[in-house]
Amino acid sequence: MSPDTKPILSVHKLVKRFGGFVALDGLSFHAAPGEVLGLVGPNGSGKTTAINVISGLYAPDGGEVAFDGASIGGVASHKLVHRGINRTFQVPKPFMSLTVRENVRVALAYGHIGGAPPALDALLDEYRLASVADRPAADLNSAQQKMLDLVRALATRPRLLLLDELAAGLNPAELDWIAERIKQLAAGGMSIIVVEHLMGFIEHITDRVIVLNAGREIFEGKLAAAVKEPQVIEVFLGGEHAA
Ligand SMILES: Nc1ncnc2c1ncn2[C@@H]1O[C@H](COP(=O)(O)OP(=O)(O)OP(=O)(O)O)[C@@H](O)[C@H]1O
Repeated sequence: MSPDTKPILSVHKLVKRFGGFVALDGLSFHAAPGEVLGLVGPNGSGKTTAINVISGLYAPDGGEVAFDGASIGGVASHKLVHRGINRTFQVPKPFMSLTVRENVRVALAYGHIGGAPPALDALLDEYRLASVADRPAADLNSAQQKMLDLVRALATRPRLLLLDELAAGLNPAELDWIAERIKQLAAGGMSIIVVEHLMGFIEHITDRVIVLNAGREIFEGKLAAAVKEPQVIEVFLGGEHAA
């Protein structure tokens, strides 16, 4: 982020507990408009929990989340959608009995207040769902369900988009294609946070990564630099590769 770019999202000393277990233990980071930021780390390091707190699914137990200069910690998801934050899920949850088109129509009606809504057919076309537009969501394969989940989020016109393992299960050609789409969205000014295990994909699309371990950031910077950090190697690759 250049010094004159104000972050659209600031996370400061965020804490989330589940009973006695501390899933986020003072996590801090920021994201700028137009930036693709990767959240990476081993299983259970708190990546999805961070997305769940930022998107309003969980209230934080401590710390601050600020979006566009306003504190949003504990604000419900549906209100955050209106303010311009939306997300996808590891396991998409469309309205299964509604058609693809109907699912997107609901999201269009529900979206961020302000700005012209995107054209439904153009969105379906762009994300390769036009041929299944009138089929129930339940009929879609897993890659198509992921695209519907993404389109549903995009239909609400987010300024901050949180992608939770969108790439998992996509084939190499689909990965290249969706990587280009994500980069184009960011080039249009959207801030995008990507949780992903596929490091090639992360390297290709992100400007920066935050590496998490046990609910804390242990590295912030380029992925190429992260993979040379002994602490990152230790936690991320299981220790046996550490110098
Ligand atoms: N609702 C919940 N109730 C209890 N524990 C939870 C809950 N959600 C997450 N956790 C725990 O918090 C920790 C962090 O989970 P989280 O899903 O955020 O990790 P992650 O980094 O996204 O992992 P993965 O890469 O496997 O998706 C894990 O130990 C998980 O079991």
